[in-house]
Amino acid sequence: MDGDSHRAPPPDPAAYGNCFGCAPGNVRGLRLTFRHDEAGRISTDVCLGRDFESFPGIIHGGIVATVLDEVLARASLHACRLPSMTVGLRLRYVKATRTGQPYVAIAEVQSRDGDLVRLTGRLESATDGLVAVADATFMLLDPARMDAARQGLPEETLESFKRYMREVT
Ligand SMILES: CC(C)(COP(=O)(O)OP(=O)(O)OC[C@H]1O[C@@H](n2cnc3c(N)ncnc32)[C@H](O)[C@@H]1OP(=O)(O)O)[C@@H](O)C(=O)NCCC(=O)NCCSC(=O)Cc1ccccc1
Repeated sequence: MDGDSHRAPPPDPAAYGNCFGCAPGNVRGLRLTFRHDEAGRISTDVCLGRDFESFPGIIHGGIVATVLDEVLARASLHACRLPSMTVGLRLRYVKATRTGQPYVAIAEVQSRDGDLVRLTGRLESATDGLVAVADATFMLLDPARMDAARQGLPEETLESFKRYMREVT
């Protein structure tokens, strides 16, 4: 990944576990960091190199989806103060996302209906304008649902959720 300016490590890196999107210790991950504005929008700067290509010079669509999923997850957490999981994600790839170019991904909550949170996100740059837009549904994980979500998963998952909550809310 190119560009390091937005990668200040969080106070407790362990809180992010090994998350592909945001864990500072995952050297193969995106190591995204986030900021928020007064309106509750969350954004992250991203500039990806050729390891993330599909066609030469073009970022793989799955990676674009990952960047948006990650910023959407953070927007849900920031607004609702509960961890959540993606249960729906729809993308429109408007233009190719290019390697070595700086972009910003921005997400915001549109509505909440019980445990379901609807959000929108976009990826854009000063030179290319809008390159991708996302509509997403996240499900908030109360303790019971968290238990359901981690069925069959290692014990460390719950601990990781707890650390993550402490760190990012
Ligand atoms: C545990 C749960 C989320 C929910 O299971 P349960 O508790 O059994 O709940 P149930 O399925 O019963 O649904 C309840 C109600 O909700 C409804 N409904 C559901 N979906 C939709 C919809 N799309 N649209 C509309 N409605 C929907 C459903 O019909 C039902 O309605 P009903 O009550 O019948 O009227 C399970 O689906 C799961 O594990 N999914 C895998 C998730 C996963 O792996 N995600 C990827 C990893 S996370 C990630 O990467 C992001 C991240 C990054 C970084 C950091 C943090 C996060």
